[in-house]
Amino acid sequence: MIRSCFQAVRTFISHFPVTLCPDAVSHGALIKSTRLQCSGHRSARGLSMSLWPLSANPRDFSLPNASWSAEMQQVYDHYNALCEVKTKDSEEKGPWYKLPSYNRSLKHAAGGVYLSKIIQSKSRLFTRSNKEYGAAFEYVIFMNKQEKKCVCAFQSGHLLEGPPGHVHGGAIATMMDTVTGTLAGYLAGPVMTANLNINYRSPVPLGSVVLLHSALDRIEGKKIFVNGRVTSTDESKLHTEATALFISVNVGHVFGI
Ligand SMILES: CCCCCCCC(=O)SCCNC(=O)CCNC(=O)[C@H](O)C(C)(C)COP(=O)(O)OP(=O)(O)OC[C@H]1O[C@@H](n2cnc3c(N)ncnc32)[C@H](O)[C@@H]1OP(=O)(O)O
Repeated sequence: MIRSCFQAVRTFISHFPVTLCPDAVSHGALIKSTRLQCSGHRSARGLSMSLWPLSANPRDFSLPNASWSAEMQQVYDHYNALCEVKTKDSEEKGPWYKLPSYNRSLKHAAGGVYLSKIIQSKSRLFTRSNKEYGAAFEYVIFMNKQEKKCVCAFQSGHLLEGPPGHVHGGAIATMMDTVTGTLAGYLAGPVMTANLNINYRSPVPLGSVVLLHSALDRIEGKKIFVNGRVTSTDESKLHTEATALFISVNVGHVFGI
């Protein structure tokens, strides 16, 4: 029991924190690539590199690729510039931090009790489960810890169609859950979504680039209240509004142990 708990925690720390608690990322290559991308290099919070059990070079899905439109690249460049270290005399860092994004989450989740080992080994983070560039969820999240908010540039791929020529509402909800949940997890550690309330105001054209904005409303004990909005990149058009409640959980709850 103790050993399986340890294994579960180790796997959780190694994979989930990338989105839920990026401060905890300790992988050397990740830190290195993060430094290259953005000045917001985070401390390892006491975790050692040996905790990383998988590939030495996991793919960061949130880096620019050939499928990105000029608009997507522009938004990325804008926020990435706000991350850069202003190196003159001081090592002043920008307020924004680009989160890396990987496609593995948990290998030893409670669902594994019911699922075959093949399914366990093939499990992937939903939003990063399609490796084809540009086919589904292309996105990058920038976090502003000082202001307790984040922004996500999201380019929808052809697999996300709902109404003809527009993005499926479930795909928008998925992104909303991801972005608001990432913020809640970044600020409060491991969390799960208890409630996600969405108002769809105007359809999102398939293939377009939109921004998802999320900000902390308040924290009450275990409860983290977060809001979210989807807008056009110039923020002139509102597509979606949301509120979300996340509950802080201990690692054992996530694993069902
Ligand atoms: C990759 C990065 C993306 C991250 C985002 C993606 C996250 C997800 O999608 S998670 C998957 C979807 N969510 C789930 O499966 C969660 C299923 N639900 C659960 O596991 C539990 O109900 C859980 C963890 C939410 C809460 O359980 P538990 O810790 O026992 O909380 P509990 O003690 O009952 O309630 C705590 C407080 O929250 C409140 N609360 C709990 N659920 C709700 C709810 N749905 N609505 C309103 N309030 C709620 C309770 O009333 C209580 O309030 P108070 O302290 O004032 O009395």
